[in-house]
Amino acid sequence: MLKTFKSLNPYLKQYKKLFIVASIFTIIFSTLALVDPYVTGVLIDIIIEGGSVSLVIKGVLLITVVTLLRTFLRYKYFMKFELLSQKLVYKLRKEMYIKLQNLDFTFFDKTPNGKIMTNMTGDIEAIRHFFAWITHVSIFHGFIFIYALIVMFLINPFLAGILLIIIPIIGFISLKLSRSVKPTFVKIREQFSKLNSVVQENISGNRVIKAFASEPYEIEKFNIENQKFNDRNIEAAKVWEKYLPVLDAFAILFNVVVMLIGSLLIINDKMSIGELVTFNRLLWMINNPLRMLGWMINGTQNFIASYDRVDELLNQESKIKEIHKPVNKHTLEGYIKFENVSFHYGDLPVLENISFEVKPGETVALLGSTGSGKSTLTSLISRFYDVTNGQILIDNVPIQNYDISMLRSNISIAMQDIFLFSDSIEGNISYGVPQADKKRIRMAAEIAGVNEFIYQFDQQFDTVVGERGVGLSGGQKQRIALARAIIEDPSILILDDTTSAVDMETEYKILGELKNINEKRTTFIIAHRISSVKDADLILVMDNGRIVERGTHAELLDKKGYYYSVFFQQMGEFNLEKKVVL
Ligand SMILES: Nc1ncnc2c1ncn2[C@@H]1O[C@H](COP(=O)(O)OP(=O)(O)OP(=O)(O)O)[C@@H](O)[C@H]1O
Repeated sequence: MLKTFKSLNPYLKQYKKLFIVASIFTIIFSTLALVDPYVTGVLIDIIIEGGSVSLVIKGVLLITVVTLLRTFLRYKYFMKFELLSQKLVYKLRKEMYIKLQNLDFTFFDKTPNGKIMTNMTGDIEAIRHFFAWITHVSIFHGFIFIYALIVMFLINPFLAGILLIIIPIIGFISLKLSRSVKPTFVKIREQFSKLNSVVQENISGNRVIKAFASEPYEIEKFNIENQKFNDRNIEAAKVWEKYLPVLDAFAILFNVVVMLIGSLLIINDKMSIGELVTFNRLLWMINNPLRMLGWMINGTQNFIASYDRVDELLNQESKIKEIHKPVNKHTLEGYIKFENVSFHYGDLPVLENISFEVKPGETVALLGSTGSGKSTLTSLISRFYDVTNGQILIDNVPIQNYDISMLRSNISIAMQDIFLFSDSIEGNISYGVPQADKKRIRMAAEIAGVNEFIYQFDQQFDTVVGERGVGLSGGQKQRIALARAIIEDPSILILDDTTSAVDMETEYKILGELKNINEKRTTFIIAHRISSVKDADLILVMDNGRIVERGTHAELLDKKGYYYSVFFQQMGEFNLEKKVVL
């Protein structure tokens, strides 16, 4: 608990005043709870003894004023705790979101979306619940319990002493309840995270599911997780239900004991009727906190566990570190050198001993079998991952020495896995350069071949594309992704399988346009088609993480190796595409 508050302190400290004021209001509210039972008892004794109307009126007036004051205080402290909780979770959510923006690919590779979503929703809600409810409920019940005990002892130590024997029993049952229910809550949370992941995957993959007609399988998969979630909740409810009737029985036992012993004390003149009434009215102030103990402990444990998960996310460190005083040269020339670069994804070796260099304005093409490491190689240039061995230099400076944001803003990538935002086509193209004017957007669109299809949409550039680009063909999405990459006017352009889904004629045009604008730009083209790579200054043929052939188109044909065989395999396709000339 202390550890949790210590680590929460940076977020909480600015709300200390709010917390203290809200707590003071709660304590006053709790203190005033004594007035009604105490004054009622005193009034009853006054009435029994013949009474004084003026005293009765004063007493009733006092109870009324205190009740009104308590209503006001309750409103105030409720609002203050609510405000505190909302401010705190707003801040935490913001920090988590910023952290997510700064985490590297490795984190997202290994963390399921469902887990992150549960952190951002369920865990945040548990933290809010703690500060909005558990705090003031605990303060209130803590204080009324102690007050009630003190007043009871002052009125009649004998009867209070007897109650003191029952109190630990109820406290023990309540604690046992919280201990038994805790693992069930942990299971509920874990299961909720799994359920979230299944739903998320289902929604993202709805097209694949429909294509494979695997709805029944998906429903079954969901049902299993949903059933488990249901079972976990019922398990938790069963634990509550096992203990709650026992707690209620003890509450009644309190009444029985007070009535029985209280009556005997009155008969023996050891207690007044008014005192018994006060005792009776104070019983809930003893009973309720004990009943609520399990709920309060649970909410607190839930809060601690949730905050630990949030804290774990907030403490995640990106493996991609920036050096103390990074080089912050605004524009890079684009002279790239790989020196004996090797890279492993965890234990999986993916690139071995890669060395090559490319001068500004040159184009390097990467060709090779699936999984040979082409995308990985280019992702190292932007430091999405750091090399395991060797080094990469840009303009003769190791890339680790650059300011990461400057480095990445000099590199544009049209990724193989295209992601379009739910925004207009124009918004998607200008994503990296929001200040780009229409002329610049149109120019990028023209080069990327977007203009060839844009006019088929009524809204043209204002056409809003659905999530992930729903409503567009694969080739159309690729062209928007390409326009998004070139509009940035980067020093280094990486095209990862960017034209694989466009027809060969369009590809030919796009590559021609790119050649015109890429004179000063270092370009990487990853492709499977010879037509996409043949004009490159350097072609690297990759296999199993190694460069197995390198050279220009003509040099590689002369070698009569892998490139040569791919070339002849694809010749058939080219012949079908009459307009494309090799
Ligand atoms: N995030 C990742 N975590 C672990 N392994 C990965 C990851 N991404 C890729 N790999 C593995 O690294 C190897 C190289 O993958 P990469 O995507 O670089 O190949 P590629 O040559 O671009 O393939 P393709 O032509 O199919 O796009 C593959 O074995 C792949 O399974």
